[in-house]
Amino acid sequence: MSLLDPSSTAIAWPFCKEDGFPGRPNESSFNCSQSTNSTGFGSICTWPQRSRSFRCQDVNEEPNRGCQPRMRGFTSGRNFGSRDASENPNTENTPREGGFGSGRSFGNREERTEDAHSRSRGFSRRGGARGDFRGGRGGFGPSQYNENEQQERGPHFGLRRGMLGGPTGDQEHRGFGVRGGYRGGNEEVIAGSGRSTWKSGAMESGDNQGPKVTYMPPPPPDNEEAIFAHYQTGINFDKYDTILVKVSGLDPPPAILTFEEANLCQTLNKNIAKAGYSKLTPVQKYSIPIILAGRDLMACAQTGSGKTAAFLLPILAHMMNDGIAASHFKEQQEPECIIVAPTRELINQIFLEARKFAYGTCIRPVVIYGGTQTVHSIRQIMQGCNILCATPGRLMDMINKEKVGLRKVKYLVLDEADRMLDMGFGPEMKKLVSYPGMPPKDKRQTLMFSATFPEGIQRLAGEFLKTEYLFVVVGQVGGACSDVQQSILQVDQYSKREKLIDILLSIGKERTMVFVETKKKADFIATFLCQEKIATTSIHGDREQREREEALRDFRSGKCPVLVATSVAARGLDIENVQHVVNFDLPTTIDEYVHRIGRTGRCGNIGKAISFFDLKTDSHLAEPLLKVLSDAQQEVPVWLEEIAFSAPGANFSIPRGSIFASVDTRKTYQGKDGMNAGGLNQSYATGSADESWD
Ligand SMILES: Nc1ncnc2c1ncn2[C@@H]1O[C@H](COP(=O)(O)OP(=O)(O)OP(=O)(O)O)[C@@H](O)[C@H]1O
Repeated sequence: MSLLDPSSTAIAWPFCKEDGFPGRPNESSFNCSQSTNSTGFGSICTWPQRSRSFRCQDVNEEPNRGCQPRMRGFTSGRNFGSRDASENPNTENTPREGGFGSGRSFGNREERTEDAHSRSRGFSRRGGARGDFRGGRGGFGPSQYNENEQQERGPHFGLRRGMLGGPTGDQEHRGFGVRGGYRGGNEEVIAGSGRSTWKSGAMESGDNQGPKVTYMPPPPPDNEEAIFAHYQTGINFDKYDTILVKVSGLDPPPAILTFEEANLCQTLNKNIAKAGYSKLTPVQKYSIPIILAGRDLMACAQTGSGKTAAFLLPILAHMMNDGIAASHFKEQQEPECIIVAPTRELINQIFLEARKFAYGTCIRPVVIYGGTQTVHSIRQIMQGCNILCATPGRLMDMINKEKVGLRKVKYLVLDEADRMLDMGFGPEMKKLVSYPGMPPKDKRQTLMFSATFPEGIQRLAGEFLKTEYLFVVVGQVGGACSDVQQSILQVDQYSKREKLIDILLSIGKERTMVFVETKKKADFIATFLCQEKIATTSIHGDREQREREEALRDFRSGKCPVLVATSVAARGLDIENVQHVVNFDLPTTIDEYVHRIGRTGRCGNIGKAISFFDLKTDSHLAEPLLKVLSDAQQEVPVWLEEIAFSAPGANFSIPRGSIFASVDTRKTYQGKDGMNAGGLNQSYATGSADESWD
């Protein structure tokens, strides 16, 4: 549901307090429902009836600071919150960044980012942990609601929970604490690590206490036109040819230059043509033959450069060559390929790509992900499954329920592999590969793709891959796409909203993603923009899955040209015509920055990314930002250089613009870059090296 949808009746104002609290908004001072109607934007901001549910303690345990500005904020349009608060140093942290202050200010690590949430979940106890996690923030008890109650409450219930309930704490909505505990993060449900059995889906499925998830995603359109709908490659698509590619590992097969060289079957070739692909991207040129040769692969290529097809096409080709049998209805399915990705939207996108390329074959891809009815996932699987696209929690749930057997897995793909192997999902992935029935690594092909691959994660990844795996680097590990014009603006937290409005007004109706740090802030900023008459929707982990999907639809269709998002939307999402990314808050890591700005400038198209750099909170990013900017040949502000160079321990030993500052971390290859002894390393440039990114 978009925030501007007239059918939307309740919007979250999670920042006010219960009855009697001095900061509680009164309904006369908060009546944006009327004001928005009068502006023709529908009833977007109706104050919820149960105002006693608002508790600002949940936000930061600093009620006075938490509530004051919020109230002001919602009555004063653009100025809400910020002006008044800025004059009062004591309220510094609260209202400014959208009225609730940043996670930094609150000092609550779990609150700080959704990413952090998911990590916490990853290591937390199952069941209790989910509730506890949320409860830790809001002090919630177990759910009061069952599925029926949930349904009775109708669609707005979900919205209220997503938008108002959840972590902000609603005593009356305590049940959300439990659900939110597993749904509130930016990613899929993950079970606590350290348990020998998988029960991650129990809560989702309603096997245990807690409300069931009832959402059944609508089936995607299945007419040929919809299946093959695609956007045009951009003017810089041919520039891909100039990017240096490096392959390390023993005996890599030579790259291919055209689709024809891949010798794919006719149906696949037809599908490739219908998808509008006429030329390979560099990651495809190198990865396709490697996968076709049966090798394990870790591939790192910049955002939007076609990594999905780079693994899907050769896997499908293998399956076709092997004469794969059509998969029929069975209680337990044994897919030949499992693809995992960290977010629901991303895995759904991968599934749609798989469906496109498998069109007209007997290969049946299936997608399952959290936030949807478990029975729906089971039904999808039972109808037949060759390629299972899944988020980790739902996957493990299905395995645990014996709906998915692993015996026949030949291909295991970790998309956004660095994310899949970090603290959040790493333990789950380890369990997946050691789960009874899963073929050991020498009996399956394991493929990992991402735009970023921190060295520590590379080492971990080695445990999942055969020792002689190949490592393909297109451009630089973790490099930003040079088709994104990056600007860094020094903006303090008090001026961010005003700056954002200026930018959005100057942008007009061009599609823009605005990234913020927390789920609450996403709601707040989205609402703020709606009040400013900018058609906006939001996506984050506290929204119902239905709402998340609707938000994406509204954004894709242009109904809401602005999407406010947390890091849940940072990775992988491929949305046509996203011309701008605004980092309202910079992420904590440079890798996240690279993924976020990669939502624009995809597939040879150009895009712009503007990031607000707050001297107080973002200085630690100065040095890595400087490197990312200069490597992508972007203008570096002098002030940023100064901060970067003055940072304690600043290290600029790596020359700016150097290629392959970080590559294959395997000891065997360290220090031997450029050597080609025994075929250990090969450096390739698909165009002249002089034209490279360097
Ligand atoms: N060879 C090609 N020709 C034309 N379009 C392509 C080609 N390869 C991929 N694309 C399109 O480019 C877009 C980006 O591809 P994809 O989503 O696979 O990028 P990615 O490298 O996985 O990005 P990210 O790192 O953000 O996940 C998609 O719309 C895809 O259909």
